[in-house]
Amino acid sequence: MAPYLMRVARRGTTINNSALSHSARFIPGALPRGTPSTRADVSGLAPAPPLTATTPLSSAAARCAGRCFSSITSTGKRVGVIPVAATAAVVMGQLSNQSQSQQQQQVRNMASSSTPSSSGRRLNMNNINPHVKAAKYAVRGELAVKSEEYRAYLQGGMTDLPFSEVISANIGNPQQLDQKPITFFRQVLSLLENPVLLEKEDVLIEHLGYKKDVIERAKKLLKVVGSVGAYSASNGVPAIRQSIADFLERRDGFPASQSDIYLSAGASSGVNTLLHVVCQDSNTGILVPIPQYPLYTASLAVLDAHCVEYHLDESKNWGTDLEIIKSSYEAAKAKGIDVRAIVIINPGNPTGASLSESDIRSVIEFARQERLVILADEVYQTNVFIGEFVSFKKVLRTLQKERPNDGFDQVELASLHSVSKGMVGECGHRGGYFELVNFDPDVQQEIYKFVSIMLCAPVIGQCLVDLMVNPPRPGEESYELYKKEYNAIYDGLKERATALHKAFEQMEGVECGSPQGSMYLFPTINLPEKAAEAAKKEGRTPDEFYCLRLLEATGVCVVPGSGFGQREGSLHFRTTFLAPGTEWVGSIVKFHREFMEKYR
Ligand SMILES: Cc1ncc(COP(=O)(O)O)c(C=O)c1O
Repeated sequence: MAPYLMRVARRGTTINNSALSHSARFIPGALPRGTPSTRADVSGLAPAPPLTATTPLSSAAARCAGRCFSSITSTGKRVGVIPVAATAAVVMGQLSNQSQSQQQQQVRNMASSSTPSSSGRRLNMNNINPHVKAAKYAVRGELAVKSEEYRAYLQGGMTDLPFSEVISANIGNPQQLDQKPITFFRQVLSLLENPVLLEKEDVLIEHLGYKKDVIERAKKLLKVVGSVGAYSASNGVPAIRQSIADFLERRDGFPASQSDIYLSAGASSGVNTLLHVVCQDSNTGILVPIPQYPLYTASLAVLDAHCVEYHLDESKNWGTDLEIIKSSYEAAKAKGIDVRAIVIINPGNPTGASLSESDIRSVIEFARQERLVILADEVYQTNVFIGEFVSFKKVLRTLQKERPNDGFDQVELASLHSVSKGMVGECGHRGGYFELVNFDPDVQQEIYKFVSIMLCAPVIGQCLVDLMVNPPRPGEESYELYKKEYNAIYDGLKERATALHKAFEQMEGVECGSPQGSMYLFPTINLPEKAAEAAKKEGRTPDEFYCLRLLEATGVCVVPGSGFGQREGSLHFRTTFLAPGTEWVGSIVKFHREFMEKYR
């Protein structure tokens, strides 16, 4: 089918024809006969040997050697098997040494041939969309699956593991760990969910400690939302978009328009929307920082577009180096890739690094010269310990003002924010938004259409966005408590980051820059040669091997650096610093010492 191309005058953005037509561009084929049907096959890993219904996990774990995909109930019984193929995609994702373009080619080859299915079901691993199979998402990969099994096993009362608790340091999920929801937010949400409570204001105030401003805020939101159980406008409740625009204006000192704001189900759905529209076909390339949050590589894999990697500079505490970006860009261009956007994660995940204003200026200048759309992922904008957060919008508008005739008004910027991170930490509520700056109105119409296909972002999440951008102000009744809770969360995160960093500093072969922001540390680990050999025997990368042994020994779940991308020859892991207490940090230190001794 010939692609329908819609060239947008002046800005040079060509948008995805499938997003325009509502039809899927890609028709999946099937694997050629003899092609390994699961990533486990490719990697040479066999499925876990069958366990008996009562096999305890400790012995199972030894037998499975980290490849245990069984489901274990709260009573510690194995009840089924998570299909190897499903988890194996993740396994292989972490193991593969192929470049992304080699993998993409392999997937295209798989897609272009077809083999009839021999199974009774219409769908099997050989005929579903191969781009979905190609996507990797280590943050919720094999180690996370295994850690959940351990958790269920412990909850079932079993005591034969070397740890009594699982610490999920693999994902920035604040309330799964210790972070308490901010009272003001939850009180307002409770009234939105159950407006009948507003008929008993005296009970709310006298018995439940609700303040009057909570009640007022709930009433105000209900007035504009109607019911949180109803769909809203596709791009979000207009009054909430106005609230966000006001916040952006206060934050950046430049006007913002509610018509350029799109509420989303977390930032992830915003990224999904934007990438769908930006990616025209499989020749599209998007510059993505490495290491990165794997949402970007995974989404580009699903869209069958090129991820053009640019490395962050670890020697400069993971700084963004324009020369490196330029050389990646030129190399991709030389291969004929249509590079049309650059992703910046600021502050970074997994690195925590914030871009300085001058770095942001350089990136915008480069985007102007090369006509690149900027996708600024700013979900960690309040998680900053070193330096300060400066938004791309503010710098872009400043450049437009300083140099009005230099074409900055043609630089397209989409910036994203979310209720998931920061001191809000309400990732389960799936609230977020993106703002479009300097986009062609026709393209914006298509973006509107795209979001409308999913109807709207969760309305309760939209309300939470409103509360995040418009929290209690000084003088309002809820302000003191809000500020106290907010500061306690911020200080707690900083303290934990510092304590963890201090522990890393004591560990042999571990190097880690000072905590800068976001929710993670991303230390380098220099492992002995023998550990690398042992990893190879298991068909694993050394960082994956290390993280797996750490989980098995301590119950602490972290993510191998290979899940985020790392320079060849370097090894890392990512851990959040959200978990409370110091015991788990001590257990990492002890494990590391023993690991180094064992493989020295
Ligand atoms: C950099 C970055 N962007 C986006 C997201 C997705 O956040 P949300 O929960 O808002 O979808 C995350 C989640 O960890 C993230 O780290």
